[in-house]
Parts: sequence; C-alpha cells; structure tokens
Amino acid sequence: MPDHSRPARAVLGQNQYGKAENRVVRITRDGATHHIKDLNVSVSLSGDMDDVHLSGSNANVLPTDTTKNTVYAFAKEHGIASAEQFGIHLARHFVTSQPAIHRARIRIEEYSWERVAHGNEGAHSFVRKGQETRLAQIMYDGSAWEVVSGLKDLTVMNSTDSEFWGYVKDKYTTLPEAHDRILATEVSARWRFNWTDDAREMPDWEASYGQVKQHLLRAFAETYSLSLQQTLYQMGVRIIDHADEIDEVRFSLPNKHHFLVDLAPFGLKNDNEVYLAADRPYGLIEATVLRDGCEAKIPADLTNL
Ligand SMILES: O=c1[nH]c(=O)c2[nH]c(=O)[nH]c2[nH]1
Repeated sequence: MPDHSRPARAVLGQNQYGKAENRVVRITRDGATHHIKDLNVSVSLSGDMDDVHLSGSNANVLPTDTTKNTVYAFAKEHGIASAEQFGIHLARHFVTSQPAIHRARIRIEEYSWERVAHGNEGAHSFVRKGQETRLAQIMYDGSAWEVVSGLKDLTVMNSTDSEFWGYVKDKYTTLPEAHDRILATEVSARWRFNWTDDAREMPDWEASYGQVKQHLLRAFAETYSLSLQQTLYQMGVRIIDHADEIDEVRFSLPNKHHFLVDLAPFGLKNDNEVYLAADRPYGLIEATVLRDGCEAKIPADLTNL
C-alpha cells in the first residue's frame, strides 16, 4: 500500500557542477633555469542552479568548458605561486564575476618534480618525485574562505621504537604482544588554516607546507610508540604547537602490518630480521587533533576530500 501521508513529489537537493581534473603544467622561465608547477585542478560551483535541473534553462550556467579554460588562462595570467594561492584566485573569480554562482570549491592535487643534475647548460631537466601528493581545497562563499591543505601517499617506517601490548583480549584474540615491532603507515593528512577573510594577511602557503611536512615526519620519527594512535596524536600536536596558522589536523593512517616470518621449520631463528609486508587487511587509525576551543570542520572521511 502506498503511504498517502507522505508527499509524493520529488524536490531538488544539494547540487554542484564544474570541470574535474584539469591537468595544468606551468613552466616559469627564469633565463635558462626553468621552474615547474604541475597540478590537477577540480572546479565545483553552486548557486542558483534550480532552473537548469528543473526546466532545462541554461541561463545561469557558466559552462564547465569555460571553467576549464579559466584554469589555463589563470595559469598564464597569474602564474602559480602555490596551489592554495591559485585556488583562491579561481574561487574568487567564479563567485565575484557570476551573480548566479554563490559558492566555489577548488580542489587541487600537486605533483612535485626534482631537478636532474647534468652537465648541460641550463636547468630544464626534471624527474618526478615519487613521494607524497600535495593537496589543497579552497572554498569561498563570497564572504568567508576555508583553506584546507594536505598530503597523501607519504609512506613512512620506523624499524624499532614501536610496541603494542596491554590491549583487550577476548576469545577471538590471537595477536601476540609486541615489544619491538615495525611501525609503518602511508600518511593521509589534511590541515585547516584559520585564515578566513581577505582583510587578514595570508599565510606563506609554500613555507607552511614544508614546515608541516617536517613536523609530521619528525614527530613520527621521534615518538617512542605504544600504538599508532599515540603516534598519530603526537604528529597532530606537533603541528598545532608549531604552526599558528593551523587550527585543525585530520589523519587517516593505515597500519601497514609487518609480520615476523616463522623460520623455525627451516631450522632458522628470526631475530626481528625477516618480515612479511602484508598489504591487506590493514588497521585503519583515524583522528582529528584540534587547537583547544576550535571547531572541527574537516570531514571524518578523507576519501571525500
Ligand atoms: O598501533 C596499533 N593500534 C591498534 O589499535 C592495533 N590493533 C592491532 O591489531 N594492532 C594495532 N596496532
């Protein structure tokens, strides 16, 4: 039986549109020395877009093709000083130039390149760095900014100074307590800046990124770990303590398990030397570390950011 007490009509919910994954490489030529910025830029706009969904009128629609073109034109006109700065330029442009667009979200992945040292004159040869991917998300609604930076795929390992014991044991527990284990993870992190309005001086986005990455790595290396949870918290504390421009850090840390291999069947003793690096399943440890008194705004599920 249909439920006649509930309205049958459908209504439009949240919507956004734009061009995703615009790959833009900007070369800056400083004489014979060249510099590279290599970005993947996704534009997402929202505003007065009821008509295009409800009646098909495109009167308020700036084509996604135009948003793509804008990314490339801005790379030429404004250059790319940092992913964050580039995203701010784009978000401001879409919201202030189009009356129907009230909110812009620019997501950027940045791939870094390292110079190849060689004998030729000039510096124009690069090798892609295999380490992390840098991330930035800029949101603007015409008055307030939200800038979240981050990184993913930063794989780190401690070959000692990690233990895990004293945990709950029930009838399904088989894990042996570890007093000297490998601790490895692939860091995915996002941090939110407290810069929210044009009236305030912007952080130095490039310097801030380098410092946050160093704090995170040093905290990982220097924490004598009793759990990945404890290490995560120390990484967050270190960033909040040292970076005044940041109010919130969110981590998603897969525990990349390394299991000691039983070599006894071969008459060999394994003195914490030979491990099986398992790829799945993995423990997944996730948490936010906040500046005291600040509100958490980074979504819990980082796969959506
Ligand atoms: O650092 C860890 N935290 C856990 O919660 C956990 N659970 C587990 O089986 N191994 C580990 N390691």
